[in-house]
Amino acid sequence: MKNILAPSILSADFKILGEQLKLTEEAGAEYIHFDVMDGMFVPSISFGMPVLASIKGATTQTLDVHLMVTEPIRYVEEFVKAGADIVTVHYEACEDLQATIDKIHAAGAKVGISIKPKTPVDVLLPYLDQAEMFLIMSVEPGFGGQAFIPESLERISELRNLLNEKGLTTDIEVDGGIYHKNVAEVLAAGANVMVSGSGVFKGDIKDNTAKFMEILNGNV
Ligand SMILES: O=C(CO)[C@@H](O)[C@H](O)COP(=O)(O)O
Ligand SMILES: [Fe+2]
Repeated sequence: MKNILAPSILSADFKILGEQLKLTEEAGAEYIHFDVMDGMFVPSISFGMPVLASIKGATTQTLDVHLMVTEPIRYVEEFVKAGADIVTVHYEACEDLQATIDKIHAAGAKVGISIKPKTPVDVLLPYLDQAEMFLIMSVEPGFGGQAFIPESLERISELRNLLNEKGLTTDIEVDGGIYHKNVAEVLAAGANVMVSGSGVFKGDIKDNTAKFMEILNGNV
């Protein structure tokens, strides 16, 4: 499993988004995390397919699309067409998660399955061998800049153990409140894909990204 940084553009400056993506790419961030909020599954509304399609042309980074959307099955094909490489849906948002997983795979993208902080990890048991990534939310979804919920560390370890028991090396992504100061413990708990919005885009983007990469590459 590779350790990967996924900067969340929710905290980026949209008038110079292309330049900011380049800075993260040059400093080693392999993914771009794209938070879609529908105003129903979460209180906020963010951005959708046209913005994704425009980002697709601006970077070669993997587009990691986090759908905080009720019944995301309705939009899977459109997001893949707009450039999504990974489509992550919420367990809590899908009436038929199996059909949603199948639709993402049929559209040609990788599947991510996410759970909110209060959802028990074992709801994922029936799906362990069906996703390329699991996303443990370490804040309540809906906004950037929130504080990391410490209990998330145990949840990450629990999921990593469940995957290990099945001989699976699936990616575990963690999202919310990740900064230089706590990323090492998130890594040690068993996650390997780190989302960070404020930790990357607030301040010097290139330095912030480079410092994350040093920690993720084990050089600190
Ligand atoms: O999905 C979400 C929030 O719902 C995230 O991707 C945030 O955008 C992460 O932001 P920071 O906590 O790193 O500022
Ligand atoms: Fe996210």
